[in-house]
Amino acid sequence: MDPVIRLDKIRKTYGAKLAVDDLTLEIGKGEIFGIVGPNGAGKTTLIEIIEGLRQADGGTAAVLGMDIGKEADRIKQKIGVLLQSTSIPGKARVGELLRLFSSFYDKSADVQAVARSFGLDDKLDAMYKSLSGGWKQRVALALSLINDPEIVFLDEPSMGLDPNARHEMWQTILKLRKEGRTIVVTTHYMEEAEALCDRVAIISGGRLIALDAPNKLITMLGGTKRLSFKNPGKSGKAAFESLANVVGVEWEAEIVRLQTTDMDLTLKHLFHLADKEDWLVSGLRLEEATMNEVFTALTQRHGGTAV
Ligand SMILES: Nc1ncnc2c1ncn2[C@@H]1O[C@H](COP(=O)(O)OP(=O)(O)OP(=O)(O)O)[C@@H](O)[C@H]1O
Repeated sequence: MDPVIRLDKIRKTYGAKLAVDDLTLEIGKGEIFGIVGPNGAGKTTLIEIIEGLRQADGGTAAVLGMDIGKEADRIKQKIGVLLQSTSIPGKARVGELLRLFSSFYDKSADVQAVARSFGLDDKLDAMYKSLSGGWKQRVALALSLINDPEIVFLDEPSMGLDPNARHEMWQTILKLRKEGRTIVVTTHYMEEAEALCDRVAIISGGRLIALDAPNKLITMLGGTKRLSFKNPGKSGKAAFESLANVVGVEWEAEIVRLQTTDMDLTLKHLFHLADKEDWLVSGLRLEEATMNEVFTALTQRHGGTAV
């Protein structure tokens, strides 16, 4: 990994409240890196320390090799930050906003090209506050890219978006990675973290409690894969209980649900049983564990609340 962000024992207190507790991690170039955690876990504080918007009380951090304490202005030229829609002047027109934001930077992307890539050509004369939530978020994202940043920070990018707009946002974020940028994203949507992120840091009470690829976190938690199928009415409950790797059987007249620690092996043995006892596996549904379960299990274990 070629780290573009290095945090070493970052600490932040607000009065008696410890918001970020000696947090150490590295984020690699070209990663989509997720930061998740319950409300009040310290995500925004952490991300704003990296962006140079808040000062840490302890520890060191470097962004693109520059020290956040000493070179905050140089860092700001190289990063993009998604602003909350309330921080964008509502009466400004979209074209004006793009030009204004581009004037803040030494190096700026081509304003027309950015507008075009976000489908904003027809909206340049529209007042920001007149746009729908989805379009406002597109404008905010376009503004965060106006300096052609190497790292983009997206704090809850799909909050309040409908499912279509959210998927569109995901496509855009994936495109940013293809362009070679590093993306740091916070989210309360675990399916978003699972679908998008190369690695996810789970933070609770200001501490890093897990850090890995979503599928590795899911595997690490283990044991929660389920499959269900129509009750064939032939093999008895005991036959299912003795299938390879089955750790639980829910038995109903209509449906059988099996919990397994190894889906592939259990499926193989299930089909073998069906063949032997001459019935067909029908209505088969497989349920893998998800990031939601990982989040709930880990944050509850660490005394956080699930969101
Ligand atoms: N400016 C501030 N002054 C005092 N306390 C603060 C301040 N900003 C944050 N906090 C506190 O620090 C803790 C971490 O807050 P932070 O906003 O970083 O968490 P978060 O993980 O981003 O939460 P959320 O998911 O709710 O946005 C919380 O207990 C919060 O109340």
